[in-house]
Parts: sequence; C-alpha cells; structure tokens
Amino acid sequence: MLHVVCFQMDISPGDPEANRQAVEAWVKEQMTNDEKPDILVLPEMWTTAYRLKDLDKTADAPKGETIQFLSDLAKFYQVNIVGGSIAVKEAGEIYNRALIFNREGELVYEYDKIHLVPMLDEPKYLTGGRQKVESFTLDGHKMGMIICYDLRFPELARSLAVEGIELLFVVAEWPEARAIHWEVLQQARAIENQVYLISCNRVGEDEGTLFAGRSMFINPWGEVIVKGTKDKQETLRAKLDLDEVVEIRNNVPVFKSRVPHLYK
Ligand SMILES: O=C(O)CCC(=O)C(=O)O
Repeated sequence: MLHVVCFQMDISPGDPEANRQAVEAWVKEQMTNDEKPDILVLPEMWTTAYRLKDLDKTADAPKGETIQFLSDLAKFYQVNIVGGSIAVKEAGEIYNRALIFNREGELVYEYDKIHLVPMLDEPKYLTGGRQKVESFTLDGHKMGMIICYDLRFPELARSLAVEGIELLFVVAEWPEARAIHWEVLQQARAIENQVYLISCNRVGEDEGTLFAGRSMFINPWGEVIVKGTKDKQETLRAKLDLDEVVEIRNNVPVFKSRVPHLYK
C-alpha cells in the first residue's frame, strides 16, 4: 500500500516565504501523525500563485531557496515529496517547474510545464518546457507528473502510460470557471491509461480568479476514491493498492490492444 497525502492549499499570492512556512507546518503535521505518509503532494505554483508580473522578483533560482527547502524537508522526515511546481528563473527565462524529491532529499525529477495556459496569460510571462516528459521512480514504483493545462493533452499522459507508469500526479491551479472540464478530464485520463490519478489543486481567489479545489484521488477503474471540497484548504489522503493497476490492465488489456502504427 502506498500512503499518499495531498495539500489542497489556499496560496498566499506573491509571498514565497509565507507559503514555505505554511507548507513546513503542514508537512510537520503530516509526519508527526501515527501513520506516516509515503508521498506528500503540493499544488502548482505554490510559492507565488499566478502573480506573473512579479515573477521576475519572486521566482526561485535553479538551485534556489525553495528547492533546498523541499529537499531538506524530504530528507529530515524521510518522505517522498511531489513538490507541486514553482516559478524558476534560469538564464533570463522563467519556467513553471515541477520538482520531485525522494526520501533521501534527492531531486529525482524536474519537469517544465510544456503547455502554457493562454487563459491565464502564462505564455506572456513564462517559457514552455523543451524537455521530453519522462517517468520517475519512487519507492520502486513508476510514476508521472503533469501540470494543470497539460491535462487537456491526452497524448502527454498516454506517453507516460506507455512507459509503464502506475500513478499520475496532476498539480494545478485550475479555475472554477472550467471545473467541469477539470473533473471529467481527470477521470478520463485515469480510465484510458489505467493508472491511479492523484491531483492537487489550490482553493481560494486571486485577482478575480476563483480556483476550483476538488483535488481527487481516482483509481485505475476511474472511480473517485477521495475528493476535496471546492473551497476549503484541506488535506486529502488515501492508501493505494498498486496491484489494482496490474489487475485492471489484465482484465481490460488496452495496452496490448493498441495499434499505434495505424494512428496519426
Ligand atoms: O485548462 C484550463 O482550463 C486551466 C488550466 C490552468 O489553469 C493552468 O494550466 O494553470
């Protein structure tokens, strides 16, 4: 069983220090529980939120404070951290970068959001990722990670599923205005790829945008096993039986039935 916990967070806009303090307190609370989680998950752009005009000042350096902070927490509590994403400024460009740390505090994977969201003006302020997505391994299990708008591109999640991931993380600041897409697309990605899908969205409002919450844990059959509220900061948790992935892939063998050389 893999015990996964997500922080559906109300982010303090443009205030990385306040957000780091909130995350530190939350991590401490989780790790002093009797049942210690295996993986902690944070949302998208959790240090700054979408204060894009300020990112020149608030973005982290590539080996900056937030990266050290997450690595130290992972090592101190010996826990894997799917560190959501943060703004990172590198060679004059700003990226929306996801960060994954193992129990030793090592950065095992980083991913720059490929699809920048026009509805939130991301392409004006950020540079899209240029590296191919890859899977990563935590506690011996293959996993993948996408960021928010990436959810709309099924081929991205599929490429990770073809690599053999058992679990897909989706970190987000998905707005309430398109909440129906958020919910349905997550279930679709879980069903079509036969993976556990763990999403971590923010709640709250910033500069007129209301965010949707409804972070979800979805099993590889497509059932929502845990669902956050639409408007409250809260912690979501579940113990996942990864044998279910194998069982469902045996019962409905879509990966064996694929004929990719006939698709465009
Ligand atoms: O695709 C959407 O509707 C929302 C995407 C988004 O908010 C994001 O990528 O940050």
